[in-house]
Amino acid sequence: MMDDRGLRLDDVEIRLGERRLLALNTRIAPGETLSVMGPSGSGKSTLFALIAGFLDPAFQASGRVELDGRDLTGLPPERRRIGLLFQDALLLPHMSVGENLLFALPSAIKGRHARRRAAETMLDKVGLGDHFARDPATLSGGQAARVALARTLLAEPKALLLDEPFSGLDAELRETIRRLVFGLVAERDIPALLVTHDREDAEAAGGPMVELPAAGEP
Ligand SMILES: Nc1ncnc2c1ncn2[C@@H]1O[C@H](COP(=O)(O)OP(=O)(O)OP(=O)(O)O)[C@@H](O)[C@H]1O
Repeated sequence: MMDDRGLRLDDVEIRLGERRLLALNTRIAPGETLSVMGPSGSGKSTLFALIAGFLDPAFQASGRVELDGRDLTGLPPERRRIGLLFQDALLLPHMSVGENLLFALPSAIKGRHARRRAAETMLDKVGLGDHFARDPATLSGGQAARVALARTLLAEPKALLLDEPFSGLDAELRETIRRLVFGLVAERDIPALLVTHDREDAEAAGGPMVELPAAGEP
């Protein structure tokens, strides 16, 4: 039997009153990144919200979103096992880097030492092995992006949604962080969806690409 792993968007359509915002029918295989490109207002963030489970009730959605064969419709965001990464690292400022990670660690991992080890191992993976005690306010943009990635992956998501996660970074750093993110998507063998304005980001993702029409176009 063909395995049903991956993220499936089955005749997904999002409308805003009379206007059809977007329609998608696709499957993202494990380890693959689908890039969704489109101008501002074309519905990228809305698609993201639909998949993650926080679509604004102003929109009407139809179709089916499935992750590893599980229908996500009706599941609250915290039960969808979807990891999110944004342009802003959104680290909690009153905690150390390590505490930010511990906060995201599943409660199934028990014991202070085991939890600390899990967080340190993940920090190591993103190249920040010795930064557990750092104050997030002192991190560079690239370091903050690495911590955000570590925090997202610690929750062991079964799919990743990437909302312009590279756009605040300068060219060289952008390249490094892209390589890190797409490398880990492949290593974890989970599907990812990247929404971006940037063709180079989409090309770096190495997967299929979808372009959304500008808002108001048919
Ligand atoms: N809560 C809302 N109620 C009504 N319309 C909305 C709401 N949120 C967004 N919209 C409209 O829906 C459309 C899609 O918005 P969305 O934010 O998904 O676009 P986007 O492609 O992510 O844009 P950007 O790249 O600027 O973030 C836009 O025309 C926007 O004005």
